[in-house]
Amino acid sequence: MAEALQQVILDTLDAESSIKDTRALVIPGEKQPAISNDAQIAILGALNSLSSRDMISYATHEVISHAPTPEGSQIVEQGSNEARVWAALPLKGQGDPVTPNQLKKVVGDEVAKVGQGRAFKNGWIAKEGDGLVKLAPEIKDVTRDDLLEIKSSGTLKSGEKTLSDLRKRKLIVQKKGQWFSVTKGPSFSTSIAKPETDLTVEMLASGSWKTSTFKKYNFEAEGIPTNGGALHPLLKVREEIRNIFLEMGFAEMPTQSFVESGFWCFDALFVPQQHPARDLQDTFYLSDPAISLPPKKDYYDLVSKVHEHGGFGSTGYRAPWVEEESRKLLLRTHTTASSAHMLYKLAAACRGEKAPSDKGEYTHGAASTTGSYRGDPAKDDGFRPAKLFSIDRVFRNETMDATHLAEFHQVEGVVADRNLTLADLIGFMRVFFDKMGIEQVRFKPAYNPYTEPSLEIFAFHPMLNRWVEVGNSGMFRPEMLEPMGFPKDVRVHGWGLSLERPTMIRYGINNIRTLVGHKVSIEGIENSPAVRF
Ligand SMILES: N[C@@H](Cc1ccccc1)C(=O)O
Repeated sequence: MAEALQQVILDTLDAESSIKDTRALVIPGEKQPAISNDAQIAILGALNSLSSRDMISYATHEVISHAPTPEGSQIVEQGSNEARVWAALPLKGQGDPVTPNQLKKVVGDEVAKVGQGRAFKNGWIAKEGDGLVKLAPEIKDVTRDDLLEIKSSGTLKSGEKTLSDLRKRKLIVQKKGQWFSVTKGPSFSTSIAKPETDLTVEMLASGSWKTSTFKKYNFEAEGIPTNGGALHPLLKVREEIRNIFLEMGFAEMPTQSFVESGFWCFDALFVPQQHPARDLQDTFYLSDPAISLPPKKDYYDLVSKVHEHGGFGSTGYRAPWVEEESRKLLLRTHTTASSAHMLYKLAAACRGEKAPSDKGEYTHGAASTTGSYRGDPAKDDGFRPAKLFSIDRVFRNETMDATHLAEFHQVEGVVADRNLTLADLIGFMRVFFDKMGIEQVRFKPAYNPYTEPSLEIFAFHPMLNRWVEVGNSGMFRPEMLEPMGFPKDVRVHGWGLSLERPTMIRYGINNIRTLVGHKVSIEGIENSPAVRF
């Protein structure tokens, strides 16, 4: 077929010296000229093959053509709705009128509904008693005739108005099409000699290579795409942020426990037991098992006491403490739950327990939990400064929309040292965000139950030309740190941001579902460029 088509093109060129419009060609095996898009695509294949051998050259022309929709095609086959209604009725005076219900049974609900209106309007049918009869003994089904003409020619001679009418009725669609004009090329001939693809020993020996034609190299051909794994954009951005933390001397905290207790997610952080964040509407609670093992008693007692009655210079919340609330298992709502675990470990030596060794404690990097004390050894209270970070998943019972999911990733940095100030926190964040390529940041006072003071972080978004919130931060409260055993002069500050927000900004994505979930395009993931901050 492909060769027969090439032959038709060559023969036509030979007879007429050029082909002005390939839509006039008749493809072998067809009766009609090659008007349809599919036919022109087949012709294009033949033209490419011939032009690669310089036998012809061609130019491409674009046209807008029309084709029936599935509904339109049905009308081509069965007639328009109004014609089908008309056909189902007896001629006035020649039989019993058909009731609307009978009509529905014959032609179907949809056809009866749509067709009646038009048939009335055309004056084809009329009411008689409770039923319907046809007035006209003959009709001309214009819609069907028009669709037939469009199907075979791609357009209508009667013009644009009817075309746009049919488009509005969703009976036809517009399609972009192509056709071609063809002229002879430098190697034109009416016989298709199959070009040689290889130079063989035999050709050299017989000398036939001198007269053979060889297939040209196709330098435009693309190689076969290679299959391979690809990192998700979130993982690429995570790696970049991880590198920023590591080069700033932070160690990565282990964060594999998605399930936490109310105690570690909230109580240890001095989040009141009545806080709305702990509500069912905001937090996913586990049903099986629903209750965690108890935390260490001495620490638990200190935490419950500071909540209910105060201590460490605080008046506490003065609200009843409910152990059950503390023991509930839940999906962690923030990675600060992991930070609380790590800070409690960091304070071990201050409590007179054995300090954890750096070995195996961190996923990446090392923190100075076990370094020696640089001051007067007699005053060593066991505290060692630490810079810690984590990037992992958290869960919130959110209504999902274009920018919110029930699970996302948090990036969190925590710094513990003696006598840190708010200026140190701001300084750290400025360096951190600067390394992420966010040069302009602003801070706004905010409220967190576990930090005082707290700051929201805003970054200037040059594309959106406005300030957007990028994170939250603060200095952890003594009500949280002192029950853990930290000396009074130790300050711990932290900041958190989502991983999704910078990733979406970086990749110019404005719907989170493009990035996460079942609507993600694998191809989009594979083709997403690398990120360098
Ligand atoms: N946990 C906070 C972020 C944060 C971390 C550390 C200190 C202060 C705030 C959040 O979920 O938004």
